[in-house]
Amino acid sequence: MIKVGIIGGTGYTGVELLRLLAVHPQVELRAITSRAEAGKPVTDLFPSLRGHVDLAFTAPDAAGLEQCDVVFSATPNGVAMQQARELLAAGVRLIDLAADFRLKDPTVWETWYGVPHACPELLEEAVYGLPEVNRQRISKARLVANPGCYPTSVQLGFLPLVEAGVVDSDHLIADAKSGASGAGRKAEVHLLLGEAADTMKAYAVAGHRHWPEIRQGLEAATGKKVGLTFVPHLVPMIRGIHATLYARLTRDVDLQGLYESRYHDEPFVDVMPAGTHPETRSVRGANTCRLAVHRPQGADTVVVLSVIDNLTKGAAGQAIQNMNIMFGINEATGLSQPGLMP
Ligand SMILES: NC(=O)C1=CN([C@@H]2O[C@H](COP(=O)(O)OP(=O)(O)OC[C@H]3O[C@@H](n4cnc5c(N)ncnc54)[C@H](OP(=O)(O)O)[C@@H]3O)[C@@H](O)[C@H]2O)C=CC1
Ligand SMILES: CC(=O)N[C@@H](CCC(=O)OP(=O)(O)O)C(=O)O
Repeated sequence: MIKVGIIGGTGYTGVELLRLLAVHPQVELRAITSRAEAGKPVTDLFPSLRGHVDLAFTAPDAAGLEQCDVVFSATPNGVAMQQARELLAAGVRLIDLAADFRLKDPTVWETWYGVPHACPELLEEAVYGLPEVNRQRISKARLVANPGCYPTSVQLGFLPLVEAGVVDSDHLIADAKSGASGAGRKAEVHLLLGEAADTMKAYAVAGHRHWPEIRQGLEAATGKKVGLTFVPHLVPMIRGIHATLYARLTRDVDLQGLYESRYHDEPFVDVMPAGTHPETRSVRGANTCRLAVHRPQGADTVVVLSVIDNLTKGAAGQAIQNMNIMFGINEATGLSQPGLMP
């Protein structure tokens, strides 16, 4: 059994990790931390886990995390980098759901996250945890940087096009919509029912911190600079991301064949039939990215539709997929749930 600890067990990605890990056949949950709820049974906060999780929250420094085989850090940006050295030195493997180890350049990190990086020497070693790109490196990693939610949906959507070099990669456009759980469980005015329901708006148009992360991934795939316009929106739903991606074709290509062959062996990327329209509820609670590719009016613009659940393939599910790869077990173990419709 893999001994697992979770730092940040009261947040939305924390409870999603618990939902999935509680029924994972090869996992023993050892510790779940919270500073605010230390001492309280997990099921007091999350009755959905009654009968599945028999632990109480523990303060992070009393949780015995160094006894675990792997720790998931489901904490705000900037927390995991304070603890990474110590955990790795104790022989624990670390999967960070935040952004601390995603960007390779510490100056880019500081520009977008506003604080100097606490352990830049680990950035080189950290493996970006997008299995569809880095599976081999993840299998040997001590430290995995789990991708952001928008970057997962946008990169999986664009990768077949930029890898094949069939689009103008100077002018990629990603128009993405997220449900409110993408912002986490903390109390914020713009997430109140009266502010976020029955309305929709774009935000961070001038620059969102996922922009450098997406560019870094696409540039690694193409080996050259990529031009990207990325516009996120908050929409009145709880879970889900819908990314609509646009690129100009530079060559005629069988788009459906390209996507089907790129993702043929991928357990968690589903290429839908040509001309279809995936919807977020089809992946709700599932570790799946569902894609469809279009070429409207047969013109030279390709439109890719990419949907994920931000908490599952966009965070906790993908983190567990990474854990499965790191520990050499079937990658799909514990992750076979279909989406929850309606
Ligand atoms: N929500 C989403 O869809 C996605 C989130 N992410 C990333 O995953 C991480 C977690 O997100 P999410 O679950 O939404 O966040 P939440 O705000 O919902 O939860 C954060 C958790 O971290 C704990 N925490 C906060 N500060 C500290 C600290 N200094 N030390 C230890 N624990 C701390 C909190 O509990 P307590 O204060 O009691 O300790 C809480 O359990 C974030 O970095 C987020 O950016 C990534 C992809 C998608
Ligand atoms: C709707 C909403 O607010 N979404 C969040 C996504 C945050 C996230 O999950 O990303 P990181 O892991 O990189 O912090 C946002 O735009 O900030």
